[in-house]
Amino acid sequence: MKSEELVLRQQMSELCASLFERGFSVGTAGNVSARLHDGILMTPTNSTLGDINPERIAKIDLDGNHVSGDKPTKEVFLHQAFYETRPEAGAVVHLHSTWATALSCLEDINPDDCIPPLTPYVVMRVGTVKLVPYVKPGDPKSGDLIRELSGKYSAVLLANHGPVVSGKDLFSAVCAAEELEETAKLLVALRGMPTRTLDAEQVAELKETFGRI
Ligand SMILES: O=C(O)[C@@H](O)C(=O)COP(=O)(O)O
Ligand SMILES: [Zn+2]
Repeated sequence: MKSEELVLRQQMSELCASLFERGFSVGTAGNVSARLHDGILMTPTNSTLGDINPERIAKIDLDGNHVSGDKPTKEVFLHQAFYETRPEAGAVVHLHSTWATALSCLEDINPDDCIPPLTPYVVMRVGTVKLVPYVKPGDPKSGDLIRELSGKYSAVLLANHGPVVSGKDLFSAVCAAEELEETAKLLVALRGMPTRTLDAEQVAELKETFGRI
């Protein structure tokens, strides 16, 4: 096995454990993937992010065949669709983190902008977040729904399910998933209070300074 893959397997195990230990994932909820030059590493289905054995992480090849490790997450289609539509994406993180999942269940959420620009950092790290209609976990239709977005969003909320966040690499995707969760918490805390968001000019300035998410 090439050292690129060994390093990524170890990093995935450590970052998943960190997410679990800090309560971003409980039980066997959530899944994480990272792109290699010859395929994609994915956390195994029904595994706890708190205890991912680097050697048992699933690998699929560029054609989507399972080539090593345990059986991949049932959300393989969801992850693949992010990589297909976002060539810059090096990793994808799906969580059931409490506050983002709470937002995903609200009836009056704006489906085109689930996480308004409350702070600069959420604009810089997450960008605009789209609501993706509900399908059952593991449904291949989740891949179709992501492909329909044509790579426009680095992060989405799966309705009544939870967030999915991509990043240029694994560390960035994990940080963005954490930022989304913390902003979702702020949004719920501020519900019902008159709230000032960043205006269009301020958001444009951030995008110009820090680039496309
Ligand atoms: O919600 C689900 O069932 C999945 O989206 C999930 O989070 C865990 O599934 P596996 O990765 O297949 O364990
Ligand atoms: Zn899930």
